[in-house]
Parts: sequence; structure tokens; C-alpha cells
Amino acid sequence: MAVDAEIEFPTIEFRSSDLKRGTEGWNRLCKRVREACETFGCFDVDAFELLKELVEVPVERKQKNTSPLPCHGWVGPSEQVSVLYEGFEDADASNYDSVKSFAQLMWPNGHPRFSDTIHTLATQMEELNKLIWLMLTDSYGLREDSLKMNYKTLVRMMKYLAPPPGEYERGFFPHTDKPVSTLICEDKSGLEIEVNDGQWIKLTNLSPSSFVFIVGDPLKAWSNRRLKPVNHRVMMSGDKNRYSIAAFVIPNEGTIIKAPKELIDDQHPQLFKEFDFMDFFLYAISDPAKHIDSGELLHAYASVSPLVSN
Ligand SMILES: O=C(O)CCC(=O)C(=O)O
Ligand SMILES: [Fe+2]
Repeated sequence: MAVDAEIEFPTIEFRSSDLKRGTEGWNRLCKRVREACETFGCFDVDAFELLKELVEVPVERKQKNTSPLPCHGWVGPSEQVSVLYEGFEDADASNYDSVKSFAQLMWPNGHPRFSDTIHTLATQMEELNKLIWLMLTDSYGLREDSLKMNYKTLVRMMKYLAPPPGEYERGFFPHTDKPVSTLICEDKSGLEIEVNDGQWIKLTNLSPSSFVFIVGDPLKAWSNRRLKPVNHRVMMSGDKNRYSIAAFVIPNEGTIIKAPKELIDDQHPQLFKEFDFMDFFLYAISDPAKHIDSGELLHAYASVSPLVSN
């Protein structure tokens, strides 16, 4: 059947201001969603189009995206990460003011559509993360508050250039995540995970509206080594650029990572000392030479016994 270029596929913006039930904006949104579902049976919430706009801002503005954390904020193409990589960051993206300030740095007159979309996406990713944590505590038969902490959702917005024709090139080096957990969405495949020692699989056919949940090193310590922080990387091939958005859980200062007592017994002796998240995070990120780490840093930092291996 011929493709009809005349028909416009519905893209609906979920503005945070419209997500309050009962408001006029909410009613308008409900109508659009219902119509899209009745007419097309599907619709698209597109944040990647906005990322394409973001990467076009002049480099002097990108450089204003700084962070008190070492190696954070805007990171341009480099040998250290990859010449194909570029990443922006909002340290508290489920907070509207933070996203608005970010947008004002990038576009002097602000960009309400960008702020609304990224804030809404971050808020939804935060909710999804909470739901997954709840599923974890439930499945271990733990109380909900066994894995509950105050945290910020740090969002990184990334672009990876297509490699030279025919090449299969590194977009992001192999590593385990140091935040507690991560959710990633991508517009094109590229994310790979290590399943066995040295065996990598590409996560293919992910839809841009699906999310990959990644267990970070602190969850391994929290679960007394039941949960596995996955070693992952980005590899680029083909002729299209790739865009991805990652939401990282960064607990507030003073948060202690500690296995609940129910996960420690004679058969499961305590494997990690309790530790302050931010101390571990700073230990792991302060030296770029440590970034290519597949979980060894957690062991060096918090293992009860030096004999515990990955
Ligand atoms: O871009 C991606 O899909 C992954 C990026 C990543 O793993 C990270 O920033 O920790
Ligand atoms: Fe990662």
C-alpha cells in the first residue's frame, strides 16, 4: 500500500501544566489523546525532536551547562568519552525551575516547549523508577521503605554522531552506572549490554517510547549482591545520528546505602559495608581514569572482604 504523506501522525505534547486532573488543560489534553486513540490507535510524545534543536545551539551557550560535580555538565566530543559523543545535563530535571533555567541558558528567551517536555519526561521517568523500586522491594518481601530515599533525577540528553561509513565505533565506553539506577530511552539502537564475560548484545528494536532500566552499583550493595549492575556501552554503526535521554537517581547528600537486615543471613553474609552515597559517587567520578569501570570500584570502596569478586 502506498504511503500517504498527506496524513499527519499525531504528536501530543504532555505539558506539565496540563497534567493536573480537572484543569482546562487536562480536559483539552484528554480530548486530544482520545481523538488520537480513536483515529490512529496510537500517538507519539516526541522529546528527541527537541534534542535535535538543543545540539544546534552555539557552543558558547553549551559551555554554560556546568556542574559542581567533576566531569559533569556539557561534555563535548573528546577522546576520553568518544569523538562521536555530546551530552547535556540537568541535575534536577523533575523540578520545573531547574529545567527552565537550563533552557534559559541554552536559549536566551527560554523555550517553554522544551522545558515542559523534558520536565514531564523526567517526572514520568522518576515515577517509573519508583514503581520499579517498589516491585523490587515487594518481590523480596521487604517493606516499601527498605528502598526509599530522597533523590534528584539527573537527566542527561545525548547525541552520538553516525560513524564514518561502514565503521562500528565506540559512542560510550563500557561501564557500570554509579547512580543508584538509571532509565534510558533512545531513538535508535546503539546501547549494548555485556551478558557473559566479554559477550555483548545490542538492545535492538526498542521503541523510542520504551525505557531500559539499569541497575547501578549502589543497588548491588543494597541488595547484598542479588541485583546485578549491568556493564553497558554504546556502539555506533549505520548512517544515522543517535539521540538518547538518561534519567539517573542521585540521592541527596547524607544518604546511606545499606542492605536491609532481611537480606543478610548465614547463607547471605553481609558483603558490603554501609556507605555514604555521595562519598562513593565522588570517589568514582572524580578521576576520569576511573570512569571505565565494570564494578571494581564498588568492591574496592565498600567490600567487607577483599576476596569478594564481581
Ligand atoms: O546513551 C546511552 O544510551 C547510554 C549512556 C550511559 O550509559 C551513561 O550516560 O551512563
Ligand atoms: Fe551508563
